[in-house]
Amino acid sequence: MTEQNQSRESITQAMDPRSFVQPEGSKRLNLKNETAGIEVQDLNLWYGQDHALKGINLTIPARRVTAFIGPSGCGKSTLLRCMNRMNDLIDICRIEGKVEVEGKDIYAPGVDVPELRRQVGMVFQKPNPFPKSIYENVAYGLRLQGVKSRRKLDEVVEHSLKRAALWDEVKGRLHENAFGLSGGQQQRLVIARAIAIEPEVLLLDEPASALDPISTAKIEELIYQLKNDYTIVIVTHNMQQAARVSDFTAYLYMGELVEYDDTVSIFTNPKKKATEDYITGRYG
Ligand SMILES: Nc1ncnc2c1ncn2[C@@H]1O[C@H](COP(=O)(O)OP(=O)(O)OP(=O)(O)O)[C@@H](O)[C@H]1O
Repeated sequence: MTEQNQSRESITQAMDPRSFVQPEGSKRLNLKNETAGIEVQDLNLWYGQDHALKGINLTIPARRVTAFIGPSGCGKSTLLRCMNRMNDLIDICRIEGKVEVEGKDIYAPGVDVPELRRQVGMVFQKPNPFPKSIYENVAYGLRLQGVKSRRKLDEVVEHSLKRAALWDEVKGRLHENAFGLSGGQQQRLVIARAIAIEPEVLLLDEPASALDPISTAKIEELIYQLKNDYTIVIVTHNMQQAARVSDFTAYLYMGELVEYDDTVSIFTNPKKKATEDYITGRYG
């Protein structure tokens, strides 16, 4: 074996997707037994002439973690943004098809979009706290809803920071500016802010890709803790992460949904060769 082949062999071994799935994640779930949280039907999306999502159909189970994986530009973030109508903000974007959240068509006329975004919270790659104190970041949504009771605000701020596994690190500095927190703490603060207004769904668009390994591990642990209470959809480039945190995985390629199944099946026994090539690093 040449040196080059040897190193290729060891890369393939290192990328063996079966090694990605952790024992606690290896309980196989069946999509057919799940309650639907989000239903996507015949979804097509165009940016101008560019057909970015092509006939997508999938059911995202409630109170599970679903990961979207696939090469850059395949439409993962676009599909995620369809679930709380963030694409409405893009002028050249046109959508056909149906997306239902908890049984309600979110593109039907008359839908209250701010209320939809309360119900379907979103966390981005780069933490985006407001230039306010830690406390006010978390209380923000409640204040918008008109909550004035200090006791209620205190209660929700503490509860949300605890749920986001940040309370112990910030309880002594709640009134300091959120920008003084580390990137990983800021990302957990943003998650606490989303949780404070009691969403049903959390959309996470590469939430850990700008973070160091320790902060990443904390976010992954947090996702694991939150999944009993929220329907979580995560876009990630990191396949080990998808395998570690998700119950179901969708592989997208060039705007199409290639394969969607429970995460153990996708990483250990994908049905399509294209999926296998991607997860084993042979794609491209
Ligand atoms: N605001 C936009 N205007 C025009 N085209 C866009 C816009 N956002 C995305 N696109 C295009 O739509 C396609 C899908 O992009 P999208 O960002 O959803 O892919 P992705 O899989 O999330 O990529 P990445 O992993 O690189 O973030 C790409 O061709 C991209 O260039």
